[in-house]
Amino acid sequence: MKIALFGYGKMGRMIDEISLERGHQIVARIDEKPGEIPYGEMEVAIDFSVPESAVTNIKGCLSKGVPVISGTTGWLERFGEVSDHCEKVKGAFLYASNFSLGVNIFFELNRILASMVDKTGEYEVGIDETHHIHKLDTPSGTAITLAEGIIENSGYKKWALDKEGPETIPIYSHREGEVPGTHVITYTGGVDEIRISHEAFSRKGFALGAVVAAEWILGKQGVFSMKDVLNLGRK
Ligand SMILES: NC(=O)C1=CN([C@@H]2O[C@H](COP(=O)(O)OP(=O)(O)OC[C@H]3O[C@@H](n4cnc5c(N)ncnc54)[C@H](O)[C@@H]3O)[C@@H](O)[C@H]2O)C=CC1
Ligand SMILES: O=C(O)C1=N[C@H](C(=O)O)C[C@H](O)C1
Repeated sequence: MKIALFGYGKMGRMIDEISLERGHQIVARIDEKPGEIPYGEMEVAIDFSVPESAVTNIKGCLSKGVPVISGTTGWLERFGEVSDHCEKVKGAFLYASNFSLGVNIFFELNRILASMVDKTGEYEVGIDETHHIHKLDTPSGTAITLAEGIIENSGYKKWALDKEGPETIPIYSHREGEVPGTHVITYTGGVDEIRISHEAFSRKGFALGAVVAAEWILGKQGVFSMKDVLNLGRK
């Protein structure tokens, strides 16, 4: 598969390595100040860049008929615009706030736990996320997806950075050293506490998931998520 990388930072470099291990070819490594982009040479584009450039990069590829995998976080207020564009040009687009298999299992577990706990009315939820000091966006995209999963399965109505009120999920963001990504969901009650967590040991899981998604999207049309790629349904 001929892959173009948009964003050649920490993730772009890791995806490069894993793509080559899986027998793919990198036909473009596009970073800041892209210049001429060789759309004709690429079969699929993978964007792990910066919030300000993600929409331009994604729409540019879709307009040229190139399917796009996007992992960049911090631009999601424009998700509707991008998916409308994808439908309009009959393209293929997949976004995930987190591509790792473990986090996608964690997303499902979070939804089930939220709906069970909600029935008791005994616990208050909080989300903690810890990442490296270079991260540009707060809170993490993964924490937002987790909060959305709780909102869809409980009486919570929205999320906010820090504590706001009974219908708001507080997200506490921590930036420490080189932490690849840790997410903890805590339900605190009067007599006990329930906690689930996911800790990435490196960026390898994110990168592998993005390459698997790129392999999966070839030949497809539409707007997809990792749920379409991974078969995580319950029996
Ligand atoms: N969905 C997921 O599983 C994951 C998502 N991420 C997200 O991916 C993004 C990138 O993360 P990192 O690689 O750690 O950041 P990074 O800062 O190491 O790399 C970003 C790169 O984008 C480049 N860039 C700037 N303007 C650009 C443009 N116009 N076109 C293309 N590239 C441009 C920068 O020069 C930099 O090299 C972040 O938004 C991060 O939150 C990170 C890890 C996993
Ligand atoms: O910036 C990162 O590093 C990460 N970003 C993603 C996010 O915002 O959730 C995914 C992962 O946690 C690492």
